[in-house]
Amino acid sequence: MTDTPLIEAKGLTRHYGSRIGCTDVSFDLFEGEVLAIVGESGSGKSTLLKLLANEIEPTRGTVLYRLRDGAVRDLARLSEPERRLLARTDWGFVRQDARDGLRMGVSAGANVGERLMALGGRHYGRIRGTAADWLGRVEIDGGRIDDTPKTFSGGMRQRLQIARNLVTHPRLVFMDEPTSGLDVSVQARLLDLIRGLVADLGLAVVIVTHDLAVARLLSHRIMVMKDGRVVEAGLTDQVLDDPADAYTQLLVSSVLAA
Ligand SMILES: Nc1ncnc2c1ncn2[C@@H]1O[C@H](COP(=O)(O)OP(=O)(O)OP(=O)(O)O)[C@@H](O)[C@H]1O
Repeated sequence: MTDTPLIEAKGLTRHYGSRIGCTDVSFDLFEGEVLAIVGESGSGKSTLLKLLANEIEPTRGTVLYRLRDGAVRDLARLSEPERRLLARTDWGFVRQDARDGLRMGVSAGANVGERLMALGGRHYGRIRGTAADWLGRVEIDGGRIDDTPKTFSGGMRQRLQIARNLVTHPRLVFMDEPTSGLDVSVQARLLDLIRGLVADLGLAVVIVTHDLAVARLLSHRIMVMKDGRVVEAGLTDQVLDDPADAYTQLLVSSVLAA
């Protein structure tokens, strides 16, 4: 552990032509910390996540990232190979739609093993063994290892995405609405699994969700966004139990009333 943040976002702003994606977002994220970004549709959550994951470029502002060797780098100044290596080794990205995060036409085992091969793994037996182990960790029956995700339920697909992302032991995982669109009971099981793995592996996570219950269950800290801006940020329990901002109050009370 170190006092230097893993991520330091400063004045992050992204415009899409004349439309504002997000404006002037600054925060630190430390190793092992889970940060939830919440807010209504169109508030800029996904834009912010893509900026942090270096998938789109900021109009203004910077993201500093601390590498494993302790060096702090501006993401905008990484070379393309450095960027790719980071995405493969240090980061994971669990997408809302599993079809964007998995290869639907190849087996579950290959979906997990592929990430190891990308890191230079060549021993087929060992890769398959590790993939089988990870399928077990995300509660997918080992008998399904040769099946493609096309034959999986929504919950299984999300669990497979998680295995694919975590097999390389990233330090930071981005999650974009990982449980939305699933049945409530399936959601609860998935959240439980995510919570366990995040704690076991000491992962830092930035999770985008419109569901305050998900934020409550998983995150240490929360940022509430509205119209591209952060209107409130702090410890999750504190913000949700005693929101200071009028919009957060509305958000919290609308959930309680639902
Ligand atoms: N590729 C794009 N081109 C133009 N405008 C965009 C693009 N992506 C996002 N926006 C705009 O940026 C703003 C923020 O969108 P964003 O998708 O980040 O919000 P969100 O909070 O993630 O919404 P949702 O919960 O519906 O996914 C919106 O006004 C949206 O229309």
